[in-house]
Amino acid sequence: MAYAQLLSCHFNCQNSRLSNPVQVASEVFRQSRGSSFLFRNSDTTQKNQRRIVMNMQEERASKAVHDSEMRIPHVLTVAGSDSGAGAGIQADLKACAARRVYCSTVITAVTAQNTAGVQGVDIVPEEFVAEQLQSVLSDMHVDVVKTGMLPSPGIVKVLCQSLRKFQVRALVVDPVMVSTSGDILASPSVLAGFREELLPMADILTPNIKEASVLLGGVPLKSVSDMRSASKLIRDMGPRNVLVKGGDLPDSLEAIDVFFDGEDFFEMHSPRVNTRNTHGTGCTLASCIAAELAKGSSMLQAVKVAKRYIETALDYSRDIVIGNGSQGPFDHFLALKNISQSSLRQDRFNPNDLLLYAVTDSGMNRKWGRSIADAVTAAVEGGATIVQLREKEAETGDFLDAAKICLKICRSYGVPLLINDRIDVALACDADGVHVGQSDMPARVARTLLGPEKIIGVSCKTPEQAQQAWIDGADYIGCGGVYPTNTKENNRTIGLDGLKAVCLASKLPVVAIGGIASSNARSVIEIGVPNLKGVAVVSALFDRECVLTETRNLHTLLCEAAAALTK
Ligand SMILES: Nc1ncnc2c1ncn2[C@@H]1O[C@H](COP(=O)(O)OP(=O)(O)O)[C@@H](O)[C@H]1O
Ligand SMILES: Cc1ncc(COP(=O)(O)O)c(N)n1
Ligand SMILES: [Mg+2]
Repeated sequence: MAYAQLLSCHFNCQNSRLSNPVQVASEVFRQSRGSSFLFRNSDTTQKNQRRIVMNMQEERASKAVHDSEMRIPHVLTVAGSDSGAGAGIQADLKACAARRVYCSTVITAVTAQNTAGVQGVDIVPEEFVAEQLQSVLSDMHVDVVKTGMLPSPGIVKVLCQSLRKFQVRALVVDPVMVSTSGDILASPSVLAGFREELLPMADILTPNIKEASVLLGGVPLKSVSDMRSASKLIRDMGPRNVLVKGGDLPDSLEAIDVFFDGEDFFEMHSPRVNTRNTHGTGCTLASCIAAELAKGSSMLQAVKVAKRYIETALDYSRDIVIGNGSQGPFDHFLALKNISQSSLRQDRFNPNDLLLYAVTDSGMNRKWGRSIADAVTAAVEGGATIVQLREKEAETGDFLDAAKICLKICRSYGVPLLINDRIDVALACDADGVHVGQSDMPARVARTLLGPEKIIGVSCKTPEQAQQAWIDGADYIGCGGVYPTNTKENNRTIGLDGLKAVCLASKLPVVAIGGIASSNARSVIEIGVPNLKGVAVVSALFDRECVLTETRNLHTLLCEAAAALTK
């Protein structure tokens, strides 16, 4: 079995939630064995030969699994050193470490720099930049390259040569030209190299307003609408995606960045944090995007996580004092101050987890005489891929106790647990996230309270609400009631058409809810919109005699319906 096949079957195992390495290895063996059945020999020698081949395959499979299990995501930053350690290489190292990604470094310049500005720049000779690139790329498996200060045309050239020689998964280019303090970090002569060689290789380019203006020959950018036009024009220079950063947009109460992927524009809004500590935000944002890409995120998701990380870090560090100048650094390791088990998980949210979304109901548990622990255990054992704890009547203390018990159960199965509505309960037990309705705590506020790592879902009935959910930083949408239901009073039914309209209005993954059971789940999945990822159910699992059997049956049905769509 080819190495690529082994990796792909390892990937399939990961997708199918076999998170335990032993399970993964045995699944790889099972799949790799499949290919050895091609031998149709009967005599003993041939049987022995087959055994030897199978042993070799198992050894190779085991090594492939071991290597890919042990390899951690890796970003190489090609940038300048900042002696004050707020920006440049130092910011990149801190950002990657905070995002739990390995970071190697190729240094292009050494700057004498502090919170007052840049006092000196010493450019590393291009031959030595080339030597550093060769050392790292010839030895280490780099997933993503991120570039910052590229101070001379010769350095741009040797970088492009290395990128052609050693292919990586993605290239993030932060076209550093002027520091926040106004000091020049790259001579205008690098622009030709950018345009001709580097930008066409970039998966994303992240200019700030001044840099976007320089790239466009000096056109001033004064508004979000100017940023949109600029992102489109800059994309024509070759990068697959463009993020024009609006940290320095004058007179704005928000920090707005504009993302353009060649088809759609996305405005990334966050409140402008009132702080002097913004030195290094650009470098950190680009490194964080690179780190998320290295972990396997899509570009849009990587940008959203990075933006949220900056916002949270700036807010956390707004009052820290380092240096006497006007531009202070911020604290990248905010997460370590509140380290939690869930923030150490490799993937905070996988949209495929929405496939079979079990929502608990205390009334139904009472009716059938089962504890919340029994109900949740049966659901996850039966194949529920995510669980939401919904306790509308419970006292806070009881809710928290139930949440802690359910969290333990869900963690042991590797299934995320969300809390309905109660951000305080989610924080207190360190659940994986929350689900909020339109009249609950707004998603934007929930995000500020929960930080960038937690999962946030929002109930939406209309395309407008779906768009708002995305702007507010939600991770998924719960859309319904698709069919009439007894679980929720006065809940307008939107039907399959309403569901489709919401799905089409958003890039967020969607889970359908409301009156869904084995009898109609297939018709829901069959609307065939790519971002409809699954169904959420209450009565169909919990208002039944055997939760385990019902969950198993519905899980099988959903897997079949989803597989039929991809054929
Ligand atoms: N005061 C602030 N509050 C919130 N976000 C900010 C603030 N300043 C910058 N940002 C964000 O930091 C990132 C870097 O932006 P910017 O400062 O424009 O780039 P650069 O550091 O390259 O000049 C962007 O996502 C921007 O929106
Ligand atoms: C070595 C180096 N690289 C990049 C920047 C830009 O960072 P910022 O725009 O936040 O000042 C910098 N000041 N120094
Ligand atoms: Mg800045």
